[in-house]
Amino acid sequence: MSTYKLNHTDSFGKGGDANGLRSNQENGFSNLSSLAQSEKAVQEFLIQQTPMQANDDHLIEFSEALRTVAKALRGSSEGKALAQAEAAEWKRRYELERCKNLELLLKAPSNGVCADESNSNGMMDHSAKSPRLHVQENGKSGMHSLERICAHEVLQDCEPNSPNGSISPVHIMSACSVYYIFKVCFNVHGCRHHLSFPGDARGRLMINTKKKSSLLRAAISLHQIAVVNSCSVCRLTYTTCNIQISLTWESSPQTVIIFTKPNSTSVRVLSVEMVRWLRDHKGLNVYVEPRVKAELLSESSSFDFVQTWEDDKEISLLHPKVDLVITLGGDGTVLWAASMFKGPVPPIVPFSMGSLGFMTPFHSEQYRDCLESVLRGPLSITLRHRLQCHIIRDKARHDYETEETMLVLNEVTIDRGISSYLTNLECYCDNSFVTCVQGDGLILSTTSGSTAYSLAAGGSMVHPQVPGILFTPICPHSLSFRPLILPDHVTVRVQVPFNSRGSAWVSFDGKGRKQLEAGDALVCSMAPWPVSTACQVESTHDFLRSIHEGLHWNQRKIQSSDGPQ
Ligand SMILES: NC(=O)c1ccc[n+]([C@@H]2O[C@H](COP(=O)([O-])OP(=O)(O)OC[C@H]3O[C@@H](n4cnc5c(N)ncnc54)[C@H](O)[C@@H]3O)[C@@H](O)[C@H]2O)c1
Ligand SMILES: Nc1ncnc2c1ncn2[C@@H]1O[C@H](COP(=O)(O)OP(=O)(O)OP(=O)(O)O)[C@@H](O)[C@H]1O
Repeated sequence: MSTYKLNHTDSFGKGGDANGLRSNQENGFSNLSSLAQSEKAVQEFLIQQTPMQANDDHLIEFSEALRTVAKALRGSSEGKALAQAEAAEWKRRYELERCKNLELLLKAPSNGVCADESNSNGMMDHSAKSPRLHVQENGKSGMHSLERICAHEVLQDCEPNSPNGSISPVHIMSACSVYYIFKVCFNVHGCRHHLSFPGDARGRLMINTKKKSSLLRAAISLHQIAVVNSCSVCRLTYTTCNIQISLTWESSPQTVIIFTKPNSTSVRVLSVEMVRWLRDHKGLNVYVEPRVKAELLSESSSFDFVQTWEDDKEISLLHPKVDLVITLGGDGTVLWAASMFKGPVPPIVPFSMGSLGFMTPFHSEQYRDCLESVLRGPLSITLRHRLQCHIIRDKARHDYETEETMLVLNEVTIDRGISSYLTNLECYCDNSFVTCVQGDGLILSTTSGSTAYSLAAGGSMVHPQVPGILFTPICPHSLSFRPLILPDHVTVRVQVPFNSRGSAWVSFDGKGRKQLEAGDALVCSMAPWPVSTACQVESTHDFLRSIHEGLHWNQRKIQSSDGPQ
């Protein structure tokens, strides 16, 4: 064989260089053009052979082998180059998205009642104007954690009676869950100070360390706020799990919206009664859906005080005016109400008028007592995270955000729709390849949605205040595909590969199905605007009660004590 190699070096040399081909081989054929030349050289060489030479089996075998290797390596180099280009493209989009979210969060106060309170430091003067509502952290304040991307400041608790006597614990109080203004209260040199920062109510404060006020610097120097690192925008992550959050009204609530399950007589009867009571006994402005207003007016023309909106776009303008949302129905009505708010969501008081009720802890029979207590405040809430999802079409892959961003409270599902083929979905987490889903589909669920479709597909039940994204396959055709729980800061991308046999379908909280063609992708990350739902007792109690009563979780007769000791 070596003889042939030597003998035919010159022939290869004609089409480029055979030694070059060999050295390329050794170097992993990184240069695609030399590979193409080498392949061409092999072909030219074969054409030029005399019949006598062509009969030389060894030579043919050798040439074929080289050609195959060259082809394979070219294929792999091309594939790698493509994959790298694609990864770079997705990284670019991810960074764009992240910057956009960051900007949105920094602009957050301008959406809310506290817009005019901002000063040049991006902080708000607490004394200027109080939001109508603020969140108070009741529980242990010891759980702080750093956010992955740029969490550089940590609030530290100090002993109330610390040696210098001037430092009291830092409390994160605030905000109005509606507008997410976080208020930090602390004592410096014996004086109590209140500072407000824009935040995203996932527990993250936005603090611009380059524009620190002297007060903030003092707090930092007194170790009430510790600067771990310095960058232009810093966030503080305050994990809300295990901490009960409550809302306190700073001024009386004025306006409520009621969402009701359609086509239900009991709901209709209750809504008539409740609207009247809210107006006559509580003096509140009441908004209802256009359908419900028509129903009320058909009952009596005296309901003309009830307000409504013309189309769903108008409701997005209503949120700054609305203090409270009431839902009459099941979990689906809570999902419906939340879906009406594409940004901040006023706190929801959900009355149970369905068969289950994981998010609806209040009994409709006791609505008066319950609403009295809510309107008086403070009220315990469960802060439920939402996912923001957008579809990137392959056809429009160079446009950013080609379709409207969807917010889901339960989950986004990518399934095979009416197709009888397996789905083939490539999944990436922050651009790292996760897996390829071959089965009926995939559920990306919030922890609130963990008791819904994800549970039915074998996912774990997770306390709704645990921040995370559940990655749950639907009927995977593999024995080892266990569900995952990813942290809340990741961006998940699910793509239908070009070689997929069929398309896939996406649905958002079980609604609004959209088709994903080959090359299209769904990008999903935690949304900045969570949904706060009122608790009957408190978050953990309500969660455990819902899985006990709703699912009969782990119900078993207690084993009798008379048996082997
Ligand atoms: N196989 C399944 O379990 C399955 C299939 C499709 C959709 N779903 C769920 O239905 C939801 C839409 O609800 P809908 O009321 O509009 O449709 P729906 O009227 O079809 O009701 C679906 C059921 O899911 C329950 N549900 C909804 N959210 C829940 C939650 N967070 N925890 C526990 N149970 C919950 C509802 O109470 C209802 O009983 C979707 O978000 C999805 O999670 C479940
Ligand atoms: N205000 C509304 N307008 C339009 N559709 C609504 C509204 N409220 C609820 N729905 C839809 O009606 C369906 C049923 O609602 P919901 O889940 O609240 O009642 P349910 O099915 O009786 O309760 P459960 O799920 O507990 O048995 C859901 O798909 C939901 O999206």
